[in-house]
Amino acid sequence: MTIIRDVVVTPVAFRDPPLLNAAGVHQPYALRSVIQVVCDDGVVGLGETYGDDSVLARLRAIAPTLVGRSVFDLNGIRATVEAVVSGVAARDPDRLTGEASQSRAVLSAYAPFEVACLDAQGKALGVRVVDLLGGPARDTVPFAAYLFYKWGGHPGEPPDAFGPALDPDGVVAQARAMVERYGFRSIKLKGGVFPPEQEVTAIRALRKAFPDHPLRLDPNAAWTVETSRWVAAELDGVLEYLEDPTPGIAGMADVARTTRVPLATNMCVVAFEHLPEAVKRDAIDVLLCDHHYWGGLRLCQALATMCQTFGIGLSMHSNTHLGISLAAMVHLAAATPALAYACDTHYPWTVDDVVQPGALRFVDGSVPVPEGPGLGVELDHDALAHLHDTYLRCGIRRRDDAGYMRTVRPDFAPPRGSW
Ligand SMILES: O=C([O-])C(=O)C[C@H](O)[C@@H](O)C(=O)[O-]
Repeated sequence: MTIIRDVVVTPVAFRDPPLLNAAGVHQPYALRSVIQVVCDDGVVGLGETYGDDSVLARLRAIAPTLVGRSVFDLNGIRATVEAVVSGVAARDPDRLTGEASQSRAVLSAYAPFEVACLDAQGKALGVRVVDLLGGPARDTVPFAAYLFYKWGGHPGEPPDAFGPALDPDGVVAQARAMVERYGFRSIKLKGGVFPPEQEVTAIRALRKAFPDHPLRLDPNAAWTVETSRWVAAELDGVLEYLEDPTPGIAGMADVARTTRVPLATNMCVVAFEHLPEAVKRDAIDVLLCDHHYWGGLRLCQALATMCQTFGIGLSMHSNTHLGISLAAMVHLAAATPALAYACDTHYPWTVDDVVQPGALRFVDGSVPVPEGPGLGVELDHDALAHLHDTYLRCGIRRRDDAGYMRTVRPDFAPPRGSW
């Protein structure tokens, strides 16, 4: 019954452009871990998650304990992950740094193994992951153009395809290039980088250039409640939603009380235990799920049901990622009717990949569900070896405490909350 014979965890590093956020600038390389669940019938399931040292240590501790289990035994696999993560925590509590609770550590450790097992299940049965998740509610998944203020290229490296974007004109030019190339029908700007007045001007410029595209602004909680209220008032009727203008559920609730602009989050509600307070305070209108830390594809579907129950809209968050994660995101969104907002993805910024080309493509800003069994993507073993070699050579091993890959440049590191 598709029994796991080996679990291979491979850390990779791949090129990442100098995207700016409230914490600084992306480093030249992003890290991910690629998981291969190798089964006795020749099936290999693929998963992908974060690649910094603490995550990697956890994945490597879990991998051998899954040998001998069926890929269909997801509850057993989850229990095994929980036992291992608890053991790791007991021996070395620092390994759980950054996780608010052990259960969140378990959920994020379990997620890539769940994806790999669902991929293996699908390959063994000859069906797609979307079919294992309840069947397609949509055949193609809309994504938003994810705009960033950015330098032209990392120092010493050639400029990337999208050039610099350091002012409203640059942002509009980037949006035009993205929309032209991929056909996106929604646009999100990562803010919190420049003074809010300038970011409001950028959104107005986007509105002028793209009168029909829903627009989102996300400063990663860089603003005070007062500033958030000011931005919301300025952009009332312009934004589809304002994402994480200010930190915390209480702060978001304060902003929500005075604006009609829908507020979204992937920062103040990041675990099931955060939902009751957010609902009680009426703090958010939209939640961005992310299977990497909400505990996999099936728990994101459970989350979707909860959001529906409480009248919260569902969108999808992303960090810099590769094609295995994009495929998982597409299957999840396709199988989840409540996930009605265009999803985030960093994929257009990604120039390297570990999956063979062809299965994942943008058509009019959407990604059709891959047709092959499982996730519908196949590993490119040469690319995996190359990006693993890059990992060994690039010297980057961890994200900072806020979860960002960054090199702080003082002039691009505004004091958080001072606006
Ligand atoms: O709020 C978000 O959408 C994110 O945190 C996504 C990424 O981490 C984004 O901020 C980035 O890549 O700089």
